[in-house]
Amino acid sequence: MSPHRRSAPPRRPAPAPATPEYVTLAVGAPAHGGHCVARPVDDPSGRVIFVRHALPGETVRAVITEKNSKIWRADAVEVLTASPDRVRPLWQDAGPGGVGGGELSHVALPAQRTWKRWVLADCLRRIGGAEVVDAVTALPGTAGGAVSVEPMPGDAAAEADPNPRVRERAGAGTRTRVSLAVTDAGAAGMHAFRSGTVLPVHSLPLAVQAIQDLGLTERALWRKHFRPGMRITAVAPSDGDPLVLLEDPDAPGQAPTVLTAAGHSTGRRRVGEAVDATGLGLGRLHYSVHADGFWQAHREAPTVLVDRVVRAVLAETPTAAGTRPGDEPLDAARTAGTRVLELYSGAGLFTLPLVALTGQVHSLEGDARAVGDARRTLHDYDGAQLSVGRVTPAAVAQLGRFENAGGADVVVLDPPRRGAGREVIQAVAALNPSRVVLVACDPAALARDLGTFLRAGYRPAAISALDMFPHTHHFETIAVLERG
Ligand SMILES: C[S@@+](CC[C@H](N)C(=O)[O-])C[C@H]1O[C@@H](n2cnc3c(N)ncnc32)[C@H](O)[C@@H]1O
Repeated sequence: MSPHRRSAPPRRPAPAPATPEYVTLAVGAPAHGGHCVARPVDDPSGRVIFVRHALPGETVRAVITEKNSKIWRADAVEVLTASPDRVRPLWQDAGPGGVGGGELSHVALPAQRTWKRWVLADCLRRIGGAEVVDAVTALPGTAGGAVSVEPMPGDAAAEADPNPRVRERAGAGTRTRVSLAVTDAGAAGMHAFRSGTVLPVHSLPLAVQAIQDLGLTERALWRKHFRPGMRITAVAPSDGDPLVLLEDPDAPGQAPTVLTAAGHSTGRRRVGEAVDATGLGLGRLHYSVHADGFWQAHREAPTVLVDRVVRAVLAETPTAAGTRPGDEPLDAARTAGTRVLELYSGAGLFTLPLVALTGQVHSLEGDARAVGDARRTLHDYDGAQLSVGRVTPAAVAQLGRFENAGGADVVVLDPPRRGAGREVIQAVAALNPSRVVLVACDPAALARDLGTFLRAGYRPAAISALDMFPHTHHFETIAVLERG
């Protein structure tokens, strides 16, 4: 259950030793990627081993899973001294030797967020450097670049629930998109961590209930549709019934077969998504998106991100915190006329509220189908100029100019995992917008991109981080930058 549906195919790691090799490890700090830095207990100055399924401060017996000249990896298989933050994992399939996508499910949720805060601060320090740490530290409540990672609202409510069974499952049942593969034996499965091997999965606890109820992992109904190597996507839209999409590995490029929850073939290709934008004064927003196209996967993510990003773009005082109790909706009379350039705009999640409040947005997105979806959703808005194409310095320079007006006032970037990169950021800075809003799903890319913005004359004015992918090592950050 990776955060973004179109994740890269698993890399092929160096093979693990043929005979299992065990080590006893003293586990240190978390590192980016879902593991901790550990060293052999009998050789504290010895080689660093990146261990999964462990917690800082623990002593574990681990099996080596990968060895190459640079990196050794291991999975903890026995806990000799347990951390107080260790809990019973809620997803056995993602345990040692299992599938990727649930690598923190042995960690109590508050400690998962501490882990992520630590990783973010570490990335800012190691990759961004002292200049980035100083700039982030200058913001309130972020000493040493330690930005708190906030729970999503529903997960926070579940964590505070008086019922221990609800508390135990906090952060689970939140994914509206799930990507699976079919095993050689014809069952629903997922890739083993860093491997091309598909392992069967027996439950999908991170998925929303509507996807769990499909019974993809256990009902015979689905088996007759599955062929080894097929890719399965389960989608539970906020406006409508779930769908199951099957992609035949032998027919690349062919449209997937789409099935209803009852396993019947359907011609539906798109789903309806609704976003609550009442905090912005916009009521409920409605989108039409391809079922297998990119859409934010945590059930609350579209609403929370729209609220935070749109306020980040248009609030007078820079904020990455979204609508707070007592905040007025945005005043459309003031925001109208703000020129917004939006890069990596997907199916128009932010474009719709931004154009509703400003009247003019230029957007750029590489996926033609997503832009087609955005055009459908935004057909009533003349002020939205939605372009298909790669985000390049030339495209930024061209789209950043507004007819009879000048350059963009605000640029929004929501790039894929690798970040926007130096050349694109320099092209954004050359437009001289007064504000930039950067949404990042990878802390290493965020640190790199923040460094580039600093050198181009922009400083962070607000930052927030959200635990949009509980039980995995992933999280999302929103940074607001201002000129000077
Ligand atoms: C993290 S998603 C964000 C989409 C949208 N903001 C949302 O929240 O739904 C990143 C988007 O960037 C697009 N993308 C990735 N690389 C790109 C590139 N080089 N040029 C243009 N678009 C790209 C992807 O197709 C994807 O829609």
